[in-house]
Amino acid sequence: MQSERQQLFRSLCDEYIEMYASRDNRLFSYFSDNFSGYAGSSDVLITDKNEWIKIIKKDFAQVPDRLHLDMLDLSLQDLDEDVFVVTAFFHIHLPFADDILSKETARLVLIFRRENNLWKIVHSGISIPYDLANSNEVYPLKRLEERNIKLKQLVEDRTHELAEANKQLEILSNTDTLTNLGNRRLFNCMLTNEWNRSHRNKNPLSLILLDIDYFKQFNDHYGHLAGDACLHTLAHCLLQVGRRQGELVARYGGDEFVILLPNTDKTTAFETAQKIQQTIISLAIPHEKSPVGIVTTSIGIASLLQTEDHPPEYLLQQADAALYRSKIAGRNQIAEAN
Ligand SMILES: Nc1nc2c(ncn2[C@@H]2O[C@H](COP(=O)(O)OP(=O)(O)OP(=O)(O)O)[C@@H](O)[C@H]2O)c(=O)[nH]1
Repeated sequence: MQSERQQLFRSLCDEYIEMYASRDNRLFSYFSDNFSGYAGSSDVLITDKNEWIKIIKKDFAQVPDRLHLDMLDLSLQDLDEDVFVVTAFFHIHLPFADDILSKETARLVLIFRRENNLWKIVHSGISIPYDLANSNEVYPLKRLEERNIKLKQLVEDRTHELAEANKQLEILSNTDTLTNLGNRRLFNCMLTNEWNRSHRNKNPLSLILLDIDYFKQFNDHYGHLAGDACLHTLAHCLLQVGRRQGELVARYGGDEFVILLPNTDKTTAFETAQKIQQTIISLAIPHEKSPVGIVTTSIGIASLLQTEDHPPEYLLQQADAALYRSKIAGRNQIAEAN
């Protein structure tokens, strides 16, 4: 429990702080005739009470409205019968928006001495982490303004950088690194979107699923680097032939590719598949281990009329089943879903 004396110190300190915060001229009466003090973060010791009062008046004129002092910590040292010291740590909230000073910790040291039965302040040292002396300001408002602008700019720059980085990350997470096509993640997402759209608009939606024939043997015979180059060439070819406005070409995984064809019926999807197949054949990429001597592909096609009530995955299952049938039918074939 606090002693009466401690309570007295505390209330003196509270009074002082309240007068300072409310910009109350009665504050001046607190200072001893033998006062000395440091203003702001200035290292010039003021030893003249009247000079000190002028500084406080300047402070009050600069910020006439009430401040809010948010006390973080306060210590009272009872040094002698007639002397005590207060050390207070606080944030100063100016009566206008300020991102800096309100977050910096100020430290105030006050030495009270009893003179003729009245407690007077004989020393004050407030430390705000700014050099105030140059601009002759008690609060570095100009610098605060400049720093606020710089900080805001910095925040804007960082936000922009972050948005860019997120965009890049989004692109990366949707891209197949070998072929630069969209990956399975992007395809799955687009399939749902396009399925919903075609459902709303009552448009057909088609899907071409394509798999390289005897690709294992290709890798085994020519090596994996040649296999990579082949995947790359086919990806490029699919982009050229298979993509019109709104269509998506993606690498579904391994040696499988998908082409999503919004607003496209079965017949048009089949024609596109034929064009793709022919273009790949015309590339004539040598494949000694294939019965036809060049790289060929097997293709499965599925189309949904939006009068049918199936989930998006159904389209993929149907195309996969068709692809399987084109494989067992001898490869280098196009099969449509039943
Ligand atoms: N070079 C290379 N090969 C890959 C890559 N991803 C998957 N593969 C290979 O693709 C081959 C696919 O083989 P399978 O699924 O057996 O198919 P396939 O040999 O084409 O046989 P069919 O499809 O039945 O004609 C495997 O040997 C995988 O190692 C890749 O990124 N680069």
